[in-house]
Amino acid sequence: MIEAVGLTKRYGDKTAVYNLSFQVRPGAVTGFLGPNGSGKSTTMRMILGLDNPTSGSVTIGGYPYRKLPNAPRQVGALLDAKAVHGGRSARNHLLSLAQLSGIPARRVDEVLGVVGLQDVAKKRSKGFSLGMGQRLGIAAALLGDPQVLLFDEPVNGLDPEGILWVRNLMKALAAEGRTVFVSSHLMSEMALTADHLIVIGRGQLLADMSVTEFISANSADFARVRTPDTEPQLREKLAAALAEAGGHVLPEQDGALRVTGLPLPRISDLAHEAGVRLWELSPHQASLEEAYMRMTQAAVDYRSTVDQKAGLQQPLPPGAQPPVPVPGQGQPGWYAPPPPQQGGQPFAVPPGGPYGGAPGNGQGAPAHGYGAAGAAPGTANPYAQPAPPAQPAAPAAPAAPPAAPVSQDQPTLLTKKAPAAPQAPAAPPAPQQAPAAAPPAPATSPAAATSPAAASGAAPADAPAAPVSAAPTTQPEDAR
Ligand SMILES: Nc1ncnc2c1ncn2[C@@H]1O[C@H](COP(=O)(O)OP(=O)(O)OP(=O)(O)O)[C@@H](O)[C@H]1O
Repeated sequence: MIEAVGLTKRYGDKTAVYNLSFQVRPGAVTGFLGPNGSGKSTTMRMILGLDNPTSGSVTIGGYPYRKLPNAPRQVGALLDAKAVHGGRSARNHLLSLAQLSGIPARRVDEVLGVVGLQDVAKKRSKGFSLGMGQRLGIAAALLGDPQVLLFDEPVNGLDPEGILWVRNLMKALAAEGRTVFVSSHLMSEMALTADHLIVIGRGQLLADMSVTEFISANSADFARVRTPDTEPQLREKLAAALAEAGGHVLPEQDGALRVTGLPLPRISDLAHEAGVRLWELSPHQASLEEAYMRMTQAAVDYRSTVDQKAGLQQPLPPGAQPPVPVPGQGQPGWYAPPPPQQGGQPFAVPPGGPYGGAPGNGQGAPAHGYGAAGAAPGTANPYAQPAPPAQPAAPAAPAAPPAAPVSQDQPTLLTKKAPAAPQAPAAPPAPQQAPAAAPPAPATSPAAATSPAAASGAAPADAPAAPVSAAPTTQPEDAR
């Protein structure tokens, strides 16, 4: 098990990781998610003893990495697949790592086979493609047949077959009872691979829960309903009827309506009562990507200035007003709606438009921003902003520049530059937290056949042992 307690890392003025506490348990694939620059690699480097925490601690099986007996046989990692001596062949690269850790040469050939590089084992790695380099890095991580594995973006550059292979490999390793901690920006892949998620934003914990819990805590399912394209007045009529019945309605890009707050049979009945024919009425389940986007919108540091909403924003029908942006939540309707338990009005629209809105609810911002689901009632979420008074339609508020936490007493408040928005109150982080789960019992799986127990021979226990694939990249503290 990996356990971080109050882990903080500062590089000069920059706080890369702030007060992170989490556990990564054996027998599961734990996804490590966060926007660019949120501190994932820094956290992994601290886990692996490549960076020292400014404060707090992180242990593997109860030991800091550098004090772990025979670390390369207990922990394998892929941090930077390019960290390879390009003049060496794949086999020689692995052989040199194996020799440093007392791993027999036959294990090198085994892992070359596992990652599918056996045919190019004698080729110099500098000629390798991105995907081949990734496979070599994964081979290095597997070399010591470790119980704990860390992978930073393992599918980077892999073709679809390679991605599927990595997915199955991670699952098989976890099924053998190993601890598998993997970062990725590919949400669709994470949804298929991970059992549990740890999500960070600007170095702070945003969520620690199962994939299913995360999706339901951060987005709500909705219905898509489409009326005949040839009769736009029917859509207006239906939208008004749905809004009057308490539904929240937004136009979709293809002219359909996105409806939350009403079950499908009720939508059907309302359409029938209004005399509106339907071409489509379908349930839509929120994806991990939608839930992730919703949760991390305010924690994104780097955005393109060019058409950043392209493909995400929904064009409005003629005459309709755009929804009111919600500070801390962005432009309503970009992504999946927030979950009902957040008290959100998923698609805030100006009073009276575009489809009238549900009576009496004001159609304003949610009671509080995203990210607080699962937190105790009344617990402030530093990533949320108080809802502003209803505003006229205006462009979405730009993201604020990154702000680093300055002290333990003053955790960073993530804010967006919304002219009329009041400042969020200072409050400690309130990450979403799932109850601790008992680690599943290790199971024997076919993959075990490719990962025989490590042979004899140990690396010096007192050496600050770097993880096998990360060894060449080990750099002095703060040298990056
Ligand atoms: N050695 C260093 N010196 C100064 N700043 C650093 C150093 N290493 C990381 N940082 C900063 O710390 C922050 C977190 O970086 P990190 O690489 O951990 O993020 P990340 O989540 O892995 O990002 P990505 O998804 O883009 O890989 C960034 O702002 C980065 O610039």
